[in-house]
Amino acid sequence: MAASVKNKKCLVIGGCGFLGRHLCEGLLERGWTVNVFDIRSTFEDSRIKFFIGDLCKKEDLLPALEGVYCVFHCASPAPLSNNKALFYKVNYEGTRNVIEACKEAGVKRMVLTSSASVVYEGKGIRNGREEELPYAAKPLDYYTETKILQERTSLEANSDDFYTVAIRPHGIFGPRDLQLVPITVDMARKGKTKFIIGDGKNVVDFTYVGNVVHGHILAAEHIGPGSPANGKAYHITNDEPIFFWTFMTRLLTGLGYPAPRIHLPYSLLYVVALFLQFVAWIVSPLVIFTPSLSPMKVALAGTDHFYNCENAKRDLGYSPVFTLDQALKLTIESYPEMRNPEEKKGS
Ligand SMILES: NC(=O)C1=CN([C@@H]2O[C@H](COP(=O)(O)OP(=O)(O)OC[C@H]3O[C@@H](n4cnc5c(N)ncnc54)[C@H](O)[C@@H]3O)[C@@H](O)[C@H]2O)C=CC1
Ligand SMILES: CC(C)CCC[C@@H](C)[C@H]1CC[C@H]2C3=C(CC[C@]12C)[C@@]1(C)CCC(=O)[C@@H](C)[C@@H]1CC3
Repeated sequence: MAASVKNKKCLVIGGCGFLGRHLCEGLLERGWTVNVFDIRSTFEDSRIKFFIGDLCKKEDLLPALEGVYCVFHCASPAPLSNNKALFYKVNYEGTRNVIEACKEAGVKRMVLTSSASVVYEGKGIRNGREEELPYAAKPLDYYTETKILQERTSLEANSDDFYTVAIRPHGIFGPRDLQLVPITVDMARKGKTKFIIGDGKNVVDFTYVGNVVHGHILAAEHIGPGSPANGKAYHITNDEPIFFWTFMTRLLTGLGYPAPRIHLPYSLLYVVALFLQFVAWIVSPLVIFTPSLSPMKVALAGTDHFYNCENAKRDLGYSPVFTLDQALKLTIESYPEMRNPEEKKGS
């Protein structure tokens, strides 16, 4: 049964990010008192108390944790940045620090934003259930490797004195997204979205940010004494698996760019991505460069990866609030600056 949280205070670690800011807005709407902890400042809101600091430093965290009922930990370095040292420092060591600081401050609940990628290693996943999918034995990138460590550490910390739960979203998109839409538009403006990787029939989940927020808040309201959610991980999706390239086509054409149409062999692209990764590793002592074509991106664009969220429906009372049609419309409308400038000239 969901606990009453009217006027309960929470701390959103990573609250100045894409998901974090939407989470703050959702929590405020639900009557929570919201503190934000982040290493940077990206917005102002008179209803929120902001604490600027590094989650790797306990002395920075402790003042932000005073009187907090629940921590939402959704901080991470940018998933596609490929900075191994930073990923380990923030996602693994930093999360251990968050847990220690929570316990020292007497905080009783933590909702971790994990990732569906923790079980993904480039092989197809179709309607994957949490209890059937082990952590990836060979993660495709450092981000995934450290998200596994982060989730495992967080769930192992669960106890009757400190309830934890992990939310595994997949492919979050929506207004103010910093990755999916901007990267896709950047590729389109460089003429790199003519191509379809593979046969174009791989089925995936994309999750609207409003649904991810809803899942997080339900998780916070449900963990506690005797809850089946304590110490568990939950897939939170839009519950509408879609062909990856249909989603990309709808996003691109919705923003005035042409649809991808030339098929390229998946295995060829994957080998090219592996070669580029090897070259980047060889030259890394001299120069750091991150190839735009990575094995992870190629695998995500060319294989099935969609997940079952029945457990979240059963234990958290989750169901998507926004459909994919509504989500794509809201997202496309929120990015006038991302529209194809050539489209206006042609109209
Ligand atoms: N964007 C996506 O498609 C998905 C994201 N996720 C997870 O959702 C969470 C949020 O992701 P986004 O909002 O997309 O990322 P984001 O980069 O927009 O937000 C992350 C926030 O964490 C903060 N942060 C990073 N290092 C910090 C540190 N040392 N101390 C304090 N704050 C720090 C950043 O300043 C940023 O504001 C992450 O944990 C990510 O792994 C999971 C699945 C999909
Ligand atoms: C036309 C182009 C091939 C489009 C490229 C789109 C990509 C930039 C995105 C498609 C799937 C996205 C994705 C993530 C980042 C952006 C994409 C690769 C994540 C890796 C972000 C972090 C996570 O936790 C994963 C679950 C996401 C998986 C999907």
